[in-house]
Amino acid sequence: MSNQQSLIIFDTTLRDGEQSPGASMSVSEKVELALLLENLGVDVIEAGFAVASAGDYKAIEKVSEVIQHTRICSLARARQQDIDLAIAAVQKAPLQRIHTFIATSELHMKHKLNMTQEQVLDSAVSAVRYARNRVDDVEFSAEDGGRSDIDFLAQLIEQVIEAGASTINIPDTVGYCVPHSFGQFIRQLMNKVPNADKAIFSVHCHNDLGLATANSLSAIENGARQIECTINGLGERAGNAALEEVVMAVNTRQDLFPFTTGINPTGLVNLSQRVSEITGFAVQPNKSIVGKNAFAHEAGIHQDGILKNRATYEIMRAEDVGWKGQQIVLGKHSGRNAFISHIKSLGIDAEQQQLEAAFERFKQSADAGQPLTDQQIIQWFGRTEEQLNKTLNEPIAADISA
Ligand SMILES: CC(=O)SCCNC(=O)CCNC(=O)[C@H](O)C(C)(C)COP(=O)(O)OP(=O)(O)OC[C@H]1O[C@@H](n2cnc3c(N)ncnc32)[C@H](O)[C@@H]1OP(=O)(O)O
Ligand SMILES: CC(C)C(=O)C(=O)O
Repeated sequence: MSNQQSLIIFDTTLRDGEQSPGASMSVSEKVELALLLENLGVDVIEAGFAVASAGDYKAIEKVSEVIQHTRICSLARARQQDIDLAIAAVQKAPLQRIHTFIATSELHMKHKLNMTQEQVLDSAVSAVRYARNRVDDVEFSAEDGGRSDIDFLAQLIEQVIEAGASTINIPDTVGYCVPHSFGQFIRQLMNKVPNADKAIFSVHCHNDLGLATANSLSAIENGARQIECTINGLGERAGNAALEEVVMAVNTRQDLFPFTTGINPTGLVNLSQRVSEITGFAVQPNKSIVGKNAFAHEAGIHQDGILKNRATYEIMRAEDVGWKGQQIVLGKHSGRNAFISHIKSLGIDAEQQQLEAAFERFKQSADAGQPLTDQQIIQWFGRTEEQLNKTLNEPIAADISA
């Protein structure tokens, strides 16, 4: 766990993801997703918050029975009753973690918890010690950490590490932080905690300003070695850092983030689609990595570049994240090269003049907003589907995977 060259991917789709209004999952759905997450290679699955409901408890228990190689975690407030339930729920998991938390910002301590700094510090330390006396792996989160006083936070963290926490998570609970200063905050905090080297520092970023992934990456640059995230960025309010974004940013920019993760990215699209089907939360077409347009090209200049060399407009390979291949979609922005290449891919060998005429006709239809099918196009050339022996797409989209 303490290999500084690897990043720990902590998935909380089943806990924070489920806190998204309307995203509740049944026990069997959680088990199915947990199996997919294990297969994907995440290091920790936060399966739920045991005290939340009988159903959540049952789901954590069931996930703990089924998952053999991934650490299973339950959230717990800094209260013995929560921790006892969390421990009972993960009891059957071969690898267990208890994740206890309490808020550390002035705002939350004063107006939500009605507690002083001293009381919060005592609760945090007692909770960690209580949990650590019962399980080997305890994570502590300082809720609203990103808006907490850094000196108080450092003092508290020093003591919770002393009490046995081996992971210290600093959440940007309300998505208020911005990348540069959040990264600096993590670095300064680690420098202020004398026993920081005894724990893995982690972040859990929310997306209220659309910065959850950027903040997570900035934290990695500044010492964080665990990232808490969810599939599709599902989560409370605007969601959490999206697992697929964090992992692919690290994989794609190894020059900046020279770390490994255990994730097999070819499982990302399938998992994203299952999460979407189960929760009913559609994935927006332009969502990075897993949106249906993430590897689709309609613009002629881009299509021309892609056909000549994929690297011109693609920083990752669609196949590497689980798509069949990238798509050239023919539409009003397409150019001759993509159109003609598509005609040729259908098996049509025509004179240049005929191709030009077909291109003009295609462009007019596309401009008029009349979607064309391959069937129509092959008719222009006097061919039938049977003659070409091809399965034709509708609307026109060419899968040009290698
Ligand atoms: C930032 C996060 O995502 S934190 C996780 C948030 N997730 C959830 O809240 C989902 C699950 N929650 C629930 O099912 C319920 O809120 C429960 C079971 C946890 C608690 O339910 P209730 O006992 O009815 O309390 P309620 O939710 O109304 O209030 C929360 C209580 O916990 C206290 N509390 C909040 N956080 C903590 C903490 N980390 N440690 C100790 N106490 C805490 C609050 O001060 C409040 O105490 P009070 O009742 O003495 O005023
Ligand atoms: C409990 C913590 C990790 C959390 O979900 C948050 O602060 O957003």
